[in-house]
Amino acid sequence: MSVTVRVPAKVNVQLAVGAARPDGFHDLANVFLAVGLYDEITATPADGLRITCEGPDAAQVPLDHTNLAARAAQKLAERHGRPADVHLHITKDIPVAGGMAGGSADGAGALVACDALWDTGASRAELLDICAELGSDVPFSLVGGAALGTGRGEKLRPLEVGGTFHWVFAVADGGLSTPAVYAEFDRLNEAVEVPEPLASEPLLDALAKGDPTALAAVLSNDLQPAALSLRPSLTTTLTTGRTAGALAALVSGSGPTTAFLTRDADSAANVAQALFSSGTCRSARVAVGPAPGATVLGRSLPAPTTLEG
Ligand SMILES: C[C@@](CO)(OP(=O)(O)O)[C@H](O)COP(=O)(O)OP(=O)(O)OC[C@H]1O[C@@H](n2ccc(N)nc2=O)[C@H](O)[C@@H]1O
Ligand SMILES: Nc1ncnc2c1ncn2[C@@H]1O[C@H](COP(=O)(O)OP(=O)(O)O)[C@@H](O)[C@H]1O
Repeated sequence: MSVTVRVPAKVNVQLAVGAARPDGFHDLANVFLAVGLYDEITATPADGLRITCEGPDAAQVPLDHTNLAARAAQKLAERHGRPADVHLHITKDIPVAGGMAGGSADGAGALVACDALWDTGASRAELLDICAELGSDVPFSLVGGAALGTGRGEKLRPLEVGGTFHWVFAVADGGLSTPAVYAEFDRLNEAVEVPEPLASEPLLDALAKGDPTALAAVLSNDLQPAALSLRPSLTTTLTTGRTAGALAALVSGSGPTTAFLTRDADSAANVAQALFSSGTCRSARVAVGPAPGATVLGRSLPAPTTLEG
């Protein structure tokens, strides 16, 4: 049998970052919105643990035990006292190291796929617990929709969303390292008293109403100055999308993907076309949010064996 799970990317519609904590992490008010760009993870029984990956960015994905999908399978197997005998195949459509939580998506997807394949019967709480051990963004990849993440982003409160938001994502050449962007945030804020991160009420209100114009007015990302400092060329991409009619433009999480909120599907198509033809990005993808979290798409049985008499 094999199990296939689909998991969405995310954009941070608000990313408020506090001062560095003693453990090196930063407290956040992280308003996640899942968007319809997906990775798929297929789990099939195997001897030992094996990872394969296909997709335009597959060459940048580690296929060893550091892959978040491999770590997820290992953790679930250990907790349930069984070997992690599984082949995990990742069909990758989420940009790698792009600030859209692609690795986190694969971690959450592998967990759900292995739980189903092995009939582990793990509770939602146990799965969320393992997700938080894997990384700050992984719990959100499991639940999807929209949520406020506090702590380092792993403590989630689901949020109401009153409509569909139309986005364009400009995928940049090469990635940005998340720890490097947080370190640049610390450097830029060395001489500043960083305030406690708090979710913006007008922003939660705009999400709940499904109002793109109101949301566009309050989108914010405290990591954006750090991402632009490390990759100044992103400023041109942001300006290109705004000029083409986006309601607002910002860096997605730690970047370097840039995100453009638009009025509707037609405007999104125009902005995507303008971004692509400008040559200021590698590709421009249209996606709507919110999107559902990790979802089992299907189970398939092995081909029937022929019995010969
Ligand atoms: C910035 C965000 C915004 O959603 O995502 P990306 O845009 O990279 O996808 C997240 O905070 C990234 O979450 P994630 O990628 O899961 O990070 P983790 O694996 O937990 O941590 C990687 C490193 O990022 C830094 N880190 C992460 C989360 C946090 N609240 N404070 C931090 O300082 C630490 O340096 C940590 O060692
Ligand atoms: N399954 C995976 N897919 C992508 N990257 C992974 C995966 N597992 C581990 N990684 C590592 O995580 C890093 C961050 O990747 P990713 O999660 O795509 O970006 P971001 O943290 O910006 O959202 C990559 O550079 C890669 O080395």
